[in-house]
Amino acid sequence: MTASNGRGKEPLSLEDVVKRQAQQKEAGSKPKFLSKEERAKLALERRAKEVEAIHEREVEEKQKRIEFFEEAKKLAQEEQARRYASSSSRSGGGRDRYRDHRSPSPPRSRRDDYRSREYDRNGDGRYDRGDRDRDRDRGYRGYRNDRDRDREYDDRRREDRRDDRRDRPSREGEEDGEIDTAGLTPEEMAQIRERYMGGEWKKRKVRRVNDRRFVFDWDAGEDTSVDVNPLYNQRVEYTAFGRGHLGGIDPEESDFRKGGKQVIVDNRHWSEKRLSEMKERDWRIFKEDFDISTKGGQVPRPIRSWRESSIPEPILRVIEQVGYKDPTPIQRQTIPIGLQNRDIIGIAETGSGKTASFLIPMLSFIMKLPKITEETAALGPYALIMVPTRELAQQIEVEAAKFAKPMGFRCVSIVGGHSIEEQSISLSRGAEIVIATPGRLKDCLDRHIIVLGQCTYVVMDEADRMIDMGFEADVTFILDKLPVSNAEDGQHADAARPSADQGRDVSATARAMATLRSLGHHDAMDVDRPLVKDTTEEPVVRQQLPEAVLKALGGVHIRQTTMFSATMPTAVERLAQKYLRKPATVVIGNAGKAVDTVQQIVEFVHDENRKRHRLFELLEEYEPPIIVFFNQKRSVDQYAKTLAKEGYLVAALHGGKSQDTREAAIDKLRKGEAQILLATNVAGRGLDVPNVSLVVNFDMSKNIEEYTHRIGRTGRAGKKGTAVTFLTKDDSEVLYDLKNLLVKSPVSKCPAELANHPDAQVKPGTFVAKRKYEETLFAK
Ligand SMILES: Nc1ncnc2c1ncn2[C@@H]1O[C@H](COP(=O)(O)OP(=O)(O)OP(=O)(O)O)[C@@H](O)[C@H]1O
Repeated sequence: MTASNGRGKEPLSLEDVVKRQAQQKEAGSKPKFLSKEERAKLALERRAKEVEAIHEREVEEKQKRIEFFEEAKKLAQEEQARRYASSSSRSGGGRDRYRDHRSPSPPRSRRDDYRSREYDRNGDGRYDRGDRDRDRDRGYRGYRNDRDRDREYDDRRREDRRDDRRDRPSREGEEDGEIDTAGLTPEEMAQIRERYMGGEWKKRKVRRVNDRRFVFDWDAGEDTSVDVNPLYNQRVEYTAFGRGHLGGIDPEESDFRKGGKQVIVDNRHWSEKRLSEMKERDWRIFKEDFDISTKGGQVPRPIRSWRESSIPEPILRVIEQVGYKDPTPIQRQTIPIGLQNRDIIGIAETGSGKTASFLIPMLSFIMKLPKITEETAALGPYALIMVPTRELAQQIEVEAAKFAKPMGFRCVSIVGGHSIEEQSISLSRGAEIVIATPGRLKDCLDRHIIVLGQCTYVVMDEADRMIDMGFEADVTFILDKLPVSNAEDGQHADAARPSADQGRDVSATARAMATLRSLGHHDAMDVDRPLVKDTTEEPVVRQQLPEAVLKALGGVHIRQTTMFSATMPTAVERLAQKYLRKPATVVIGNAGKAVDTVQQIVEFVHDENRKRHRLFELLEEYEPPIIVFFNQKRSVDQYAKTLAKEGYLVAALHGGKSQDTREAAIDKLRKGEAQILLATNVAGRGLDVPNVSLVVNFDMSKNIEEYTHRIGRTGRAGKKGTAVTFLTKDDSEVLYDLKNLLVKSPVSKCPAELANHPDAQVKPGTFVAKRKYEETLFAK
């Protein structure tokens, strides 16, 4: 207890202390939100500290380096001194002696001294024979002694040199214990070696009989064919024998012209050529440039520009009005196929303009049919677009109306959540195009609010979702209600089908029958023949296509079905085939690939609190609009409240909300009245809100297809976007596919934690055989 100024501070009661601690703890646990400026300031301060630390580290390292070199220098000097001292003590002044020996004169001069001394000893300057013999003996001995000395001198010199070499740091390539080359260069040594020991033999390369490598050694001089074989004497530039006048070479396609001369090759890029100048090669390059691949045979050429296509003029005018300058890759290839009234499977990344890909050929098809009048309105629409969600249906209605309205066509959407009566009234006014969710459409068909008596054109947007098990039964039911099937023999078997509703007092069917009768199809509902089997075991009852429509279609009595999606799992594609007839499949890029304009970030966040904290950080970092996906409706509601409390403008969207609230939520986001949309998978597919900067997967989706669609709500129509996904231990099922998606994305990084995660190594459900050494063997 302390009282600093004598006045004695009142000590806190235990309750106060506990209360204060609780308050501090609560304040600490609450995420603290910083403004952008504050965060920038903090980041700058952090960076300044980092730079300072780096600088200090550098100075310290430099100082250490200097000290190290000084010490090394000192040690080297000491070592040199020690060596010098030891060598001089060992040889007893050997170096001096060496210096004596190096003088050229000593041995000879000493010999001469000695001789002159002997000579003088005789006194008369003579040098007698006996003396000479003695001298010779002595001299010989002396000479021998001198030679010994010389040898000794050489030995010592060699030894010194060896010492020197030992002291010297060894040069590159100079090995310890190398033979003394007495100052010879390696070349000289090699010559000596060759002289006395023979040259080096190069190993001959032996070619084995079964050596598969092709030997390219070819000497032109070895070619004897010219002289020997007369055939080779008359060589021609271009030899192409076979059937046809140029052996199967199309003179138009090849640059080879009559006369056998090669003409200039046209190397211009396809964009510099006119349509009529485009050759097979140019089309190939064109398709490669737009990443277009097709299968299904007899696929028409893609379109280079709107104006060059065979799209009818009124539609071209609308395209201009809408502001689409150039077709997108999926539009380039699927529109010409659609214009040929052929079935299509179109797969292209999210936000790539698939809606217009099916709308344009559809409108061109409708244009050929008689205008829907009050009379024919009761027979239902000409075309049907099926989509998995209400919001998407409404969005497509708006998009379709943009094109259809200027052409005088009507679009009506039939979705749950709105009164059936209202929709019935809209339909009774007549609509060429109906956009519907399968559930509500089935309901309407069941209740005879709508008939599909003249509908021969069907689009399934988000096709994989449409034909997965949740929707398949409804879709099949609806397709069976059409007057045509996709069967080859449909046009015979379907002809004059009676309606199953015959005699039933139901409004739409009754109206349709009355209409058909008034149009001259008196027996349309009275024939009862074996029916075409489509997809169910039960016989399918189809009503007859009105004469005028059939005539406009040139007597073709087959359903045209097109399917579009960004994803198409193989199993679903196989299932899809039963709805289609000889479809052309168009894939842009790789099927199921996430869009390249979206940077994907994944973070392993196991703790819910940490997730929440991270979400707040991200919401501060990115500009609205932002979409946050949850797997539970409950979480959407809970976070909508939390974020609203923090002052964010939020909108919530999930299947448990009323249709009005759902529509209002999207509307708010589009208009900027909401900054953040919190949603379940309901908003995952097709939703086109411009400029979404960030998608957060607060919960990872349960399959990779949904993930691809969710993140495709950003980075649309060529714009850039970011998707952040929180991963937990519950997401092991999708880790493998997620890793592959990230690895393929040029703008995303796969974190090591995901790349090395055991669940990301093999596809779930794959049987991994144990390696031999991992097996446990039990002795009997
Ligand atoms: N040729 C074009 N030129 C410019 N913008 C286009 C073109 N075609 C479509 N768009 C625009 O691109 C956006 C995305 O188009 P759309 O909704 O059709 O994509 P999508 O491929 O159906 O996406 P998702 O797979 O998510 O459903 C829309 O805003 C649309 O208006």
